[in-house]
Amino acid sequence: MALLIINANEVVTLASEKKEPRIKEEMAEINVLQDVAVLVAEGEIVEIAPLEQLKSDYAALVESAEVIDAKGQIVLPGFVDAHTHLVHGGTRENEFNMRLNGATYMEIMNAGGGIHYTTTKTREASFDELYDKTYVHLNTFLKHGITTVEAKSGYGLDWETEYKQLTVAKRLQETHAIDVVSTFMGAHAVPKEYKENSDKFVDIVIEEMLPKVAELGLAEFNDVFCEHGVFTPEQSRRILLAGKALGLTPKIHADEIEPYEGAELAAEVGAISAEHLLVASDEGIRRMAEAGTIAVLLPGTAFFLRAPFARGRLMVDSGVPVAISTDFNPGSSPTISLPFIQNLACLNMGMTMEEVITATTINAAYAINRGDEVGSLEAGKKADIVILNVPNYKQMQYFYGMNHTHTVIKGGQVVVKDGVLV
Ligand SMILES: N=CN[C@@H](CCC(=O)O)C(=O)O
Ligand SMILES: [Fe+3]
Ligand SMILES: [Zn+2]
Repeated sequence: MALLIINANEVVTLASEKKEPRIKEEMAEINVLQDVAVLVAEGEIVEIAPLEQLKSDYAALVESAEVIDAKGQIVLPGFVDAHTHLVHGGTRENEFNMRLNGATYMEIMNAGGGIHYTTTKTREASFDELYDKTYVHLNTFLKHGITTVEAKSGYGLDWETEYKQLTVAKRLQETHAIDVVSTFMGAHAVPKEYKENSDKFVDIVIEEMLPKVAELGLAEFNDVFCEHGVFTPEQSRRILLAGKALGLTPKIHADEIEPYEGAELAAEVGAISAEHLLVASDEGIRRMAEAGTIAVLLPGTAFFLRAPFARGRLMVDSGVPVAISTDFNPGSSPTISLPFIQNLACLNMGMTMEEVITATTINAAYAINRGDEVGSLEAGKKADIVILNVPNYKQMQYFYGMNHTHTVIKGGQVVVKDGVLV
């Protein structure tokens, strides 16, 4: 079935000659069109052009198309969330209250809570329990205009549970409208069993888990939490290079809580992205720009942990391609509201409205190797489209803390209408 979106106030296409992540002033070039319609067929974007032109160039298709009237609204590419810890058991509201009473995130984790608590809950949950819970979360992502989501494992820290998380994500990729892109993160924490011998656990990740992930095709990326008291840069390097040799593209949780030369390591190992970067060094930022490493910034985490925000402005100005994501997880960022995360990026990382749109569409798509398929509205790309109930893109940020999503089209199918799942 063909679709025809007419009467939109603005169509923000993000189209460009450049088939790479956008940097510097390119990040502000979002390409806002007026007086155009969007024609979709067979799951793809056919053309974006004035309605009269579409009528003459594609008469039969336009004739047969279901018409979506976007009067007073704006049209954008479906948003891409490039960093989530999607599949997990339990919730951690008690730890949030502990933090409000003065405990820090790392204190809670070192005392056996934090990631360890979620690991216990994830180990205890059955495949079906995790699947059902995550399915509901994916519905919420869709209702916030997100059409592609990355999902990290890392709450198993043993093969059985990592496998369970990855296969839940795989099954959801098959059954849920959203596209789910998997990252293996066996090295998310040193499990309690290996507290005194983290190198042994690193060996297990490298020798036992990574080869199985690669062999079974359970993930495209391999991530590690490089942080003081978690995995050292040396351990992280070993894990990332071992994955790379097996065809898993490196990603890294870098410089989140204390500086640890994580950004530098990302550039060195040819990671597709370094994520968090709250306290990344000037030198690390310079090397990421040189290597073309994408910065996946997660302002919700800084907000929720009451930590300093990543230096997004400096990164953009330095030529680092910047993406922005939710980091949805039960500990440091329990939100699915990418719209609110966009607001935070504008208000606390010095990024402009236009840069933030680029960071949550095309650059986020590139951060998970989907830049050729989604992230912009261009003929031949997948018809992942969101229609927002605002008359211009600036109001997305101005009316903050709100979800403006009205219609979501995923692969040419309307999946959300009037804010409600169809
Ligand atoms: N920093 C490590 N991992 C997550 C938090 C995980 C958790 O607290 O459960 C993050 O990206 O912030
Ligand atoms: Fe899917
Ligand atoms: Zn994370």
